[in-house]
Amino acid sequence: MTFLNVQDIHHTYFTKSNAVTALSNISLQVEEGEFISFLGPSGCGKTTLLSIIAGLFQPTEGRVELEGKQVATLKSEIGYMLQQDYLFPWKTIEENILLGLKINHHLDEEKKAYAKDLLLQMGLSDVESLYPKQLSGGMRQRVALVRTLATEPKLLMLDEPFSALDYQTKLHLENLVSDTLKSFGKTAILVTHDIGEAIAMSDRIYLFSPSPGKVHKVFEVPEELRECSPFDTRNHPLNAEIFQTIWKEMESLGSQESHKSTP
Ligand SMILES: Nc1ncnc2c1ncn2[C@@H]1O[C@H](COP(=O)(O)OP(=O)(O)OP(=O)(O)O)[C@@H](O)[C@H]1O
Repeated sequence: MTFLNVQDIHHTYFTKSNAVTALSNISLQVEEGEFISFLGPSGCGKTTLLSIIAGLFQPTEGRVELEGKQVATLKSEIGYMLQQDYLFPWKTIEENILLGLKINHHLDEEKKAYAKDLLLQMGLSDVESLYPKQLSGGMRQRVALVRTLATEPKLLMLDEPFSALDYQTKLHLENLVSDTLKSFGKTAILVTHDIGEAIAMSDRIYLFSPSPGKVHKVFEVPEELRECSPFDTRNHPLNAEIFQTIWKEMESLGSQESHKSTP
């Protein structure tokens, strides 16, 4: 059985004045332990698809199954890492990382030890009693990931998690997060605008195009790129190939628009 099966998704947002078709005819399959990325320009439906896969709302058409069950019934199996860390400023780092377990009534000594061990694996020692404002942005994002991993989700959603960080911290965290998730055998979906980031972290990249959002092309990332530095992944020929594919698509959409406006 496929771990994650996304079947024939179409989605239209209906507002008072109009209808926007955000996604058309999306099907994809992900096996357990795979890391995939959704890449593409603004407005091509990446976040909409991520939200549908997470079961946050139902698509107009199609279905999403995680291990054969509809995701809408499995929200607690899904973890998030977002652009903002959403740590509670009035809680210590320890209280923050244990919060998800507490809410789910799963907090026991074993889980607590697991969460604290995750902090060490993320290179964060002696921070339990500190408050979020005492940490750097990169450290806070690592704490946010620990909080997510502590609940042991089956599927992780990473929606532009590094876009607010400085360049060096971003490169460091891309490596750390993808190595950690691989070592835990976690299945993850990353939404990003950054081609280098998608290559550095993914097994497979789904390139989206807009109006309506659809999968334009799928790129397999060669295994050897996993061992490369973030600099090498950004200079690999695959980076140029993806960039040129996006560029051609943008040009062709631009020329379609100008034909439409020609009388
Ligand atoms: N709640 C909503 N109501 C109406 N239209 C929406 C809504 N959310 C998104 N859209 C529209 O759906 C389309 C896809 O949006 P979406 O946010 O999924 O794209 P995206 O690729 O994630 O963009 P970005 O990279 O800028 O986050 C866009 O045309 C957007 O304007």
